[in-house]
Amino acid sequence: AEYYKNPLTTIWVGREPRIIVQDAWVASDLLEKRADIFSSRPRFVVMGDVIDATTTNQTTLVYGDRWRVHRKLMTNDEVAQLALAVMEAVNYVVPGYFLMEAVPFLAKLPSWIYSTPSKIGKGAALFSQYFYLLTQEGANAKVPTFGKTLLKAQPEFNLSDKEVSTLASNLIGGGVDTTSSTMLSFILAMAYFPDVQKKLQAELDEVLGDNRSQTWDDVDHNLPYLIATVKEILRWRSVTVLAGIPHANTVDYEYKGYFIPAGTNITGNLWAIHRNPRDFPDPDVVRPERFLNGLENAYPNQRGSNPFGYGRRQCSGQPLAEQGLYYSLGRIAWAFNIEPGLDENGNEVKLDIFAFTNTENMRPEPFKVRLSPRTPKIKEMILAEAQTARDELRIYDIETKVTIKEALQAA
Ligand code: HEM
Repeated sequence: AEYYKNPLTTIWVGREPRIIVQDAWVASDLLEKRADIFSSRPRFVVMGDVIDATTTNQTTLVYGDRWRVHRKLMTNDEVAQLALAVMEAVNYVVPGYFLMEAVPFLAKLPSWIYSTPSKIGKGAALFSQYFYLLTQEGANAKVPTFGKTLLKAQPEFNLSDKEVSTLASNLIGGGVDTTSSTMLSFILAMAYFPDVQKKLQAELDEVLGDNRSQTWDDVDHNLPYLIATVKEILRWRSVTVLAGIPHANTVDYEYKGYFIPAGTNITGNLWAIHRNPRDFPDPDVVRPERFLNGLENAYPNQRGSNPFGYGRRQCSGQPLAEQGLYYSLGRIAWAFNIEPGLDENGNEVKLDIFAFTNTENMRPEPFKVRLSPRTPKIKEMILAEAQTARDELRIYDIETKVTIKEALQAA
C-alpha cells in the first residue's frame, strides 16, 4: 500500500484478479455503501471446492437465502454458552498461498500426481464428521447446548449433516484464534504502554475500587476508557490482516474508472487501512483516546474502524467477541499489574510490538510478561470468583466420548 500509493491494488493469481483495497474510504464506498452488491463470496478452490464447503459453510456461501439461514441459526443466545477450543490458523485466503487457486484444474488431478487436494479434502471430511458426531453428542446432553438447537433446526431448515457440522465448528474456527489473539495483543500492549494501563486501571479503580469486580452493567454504562481501549487494540493489531474472508460482487460494477467484473475477489487490507497515518496519526502507538469521545479523526463509518470486516458480511460473532473482550480484558486490567518479564539476570526484557506471526490471522509471537495481583484483597476475590465459575460451569464438565477414530470410520 505504501509503495504504490494507490487505493486499489490488483494481484493476479494466475488469470484471477484479486483486488486488495488499501484505503478505508474506498473500502467503505465499495464494501459498505454498496453492500447490496459486494456481500457475496468469490469462488474458492481450496477453502471451498476442495474441502466441500462451497455450499455448506456460512463463511463461503454466496450471498442469498441459504447464507441467511446460517446467519440466523448462529446468532442465537445459546451460542454464548459454548466452550471454545483452539484451532490453528491456516492461510486459506492469502493470495498465491495455494497454486490451485490460480490453476483450479490442479485440484482435479489424481492424487498420485498431486496429493495436496485429496489430503486437504480428506482432512476436512474427517473434521466435518467429527463435528457432526460431537453435535449429536452435545444434543443428547442433559444441559442446554447449541447442539440441541442445531439438530432441532436440521429438519426445519433442511440442513445437511455437513451444514450442521460447519455451524458448530465455525464457532471454534472463527471465534477462538481471533479472540485469544486479541487478548494476547492487549496484554502485550499493556506491558509496552504502561501509561495506558495506568489510565485504564484508574477508571476501573474509580468505578470498582478493590471491593468488587466488574458486572455487565459496568461494561454497558461505566467504563468508557475500557471500551475505547478494546476498540484501539482491535485497530492497532487487527487479527484478520486481510479482513478475514474476501468478498465478491454479484454484478459488474464500475468505480472511478475501474471496472470490477461480477464475482471478483475483493478484500480490505486491514494492516494498511488501520495503520494509515492520515486516519490514525502515530498508528503503532496504542492511544484509546482515538475512540474515547467520539472519533478523534474522521473515518467512513461510525465505529471508526473495521476489525470485524465489512457491510452485510460483517463477522456474525462480533457481539459475542466484543462482549467477551470487554469482560475478560477489563477484569485482567482490574486484577493484575502487567509488566515486561525478566531475563535470567533479573532485567526486564525488551518487548517487540512488531513481532507477530506471518499468518492471515496474526497473533503476537511468544513474549514474556509478569502479571501480579494488584492488591491482596483482589487476589482473594479472583480466587473465590474462579471457584464460583468452576462450580457454575461444572454442569458442562462432561467428557466427550466421541473420538476421531469413530469419525474416521463414519467419514
Ligand atoms: C476478536 C474476534 C473476532 C474478529 C476480529 C473477527 C473478524 C472477522 C472478520 C474480519 C470476518 C470477515 C467479515 C467479512 O467478510 O467482511 C469474520 C467473519 C466471520 N466470523 Fe468473526 N471475528 C471474531 C470473532 C468471531 C467469533 C467469536 C465467532 C463465532 C462465535 C466468529 C465467527 C465468524 C463467522 C461464522 C464469519 C463468517 C461470516 C459470513 O461469511 O457471513 N468470529 N470475522
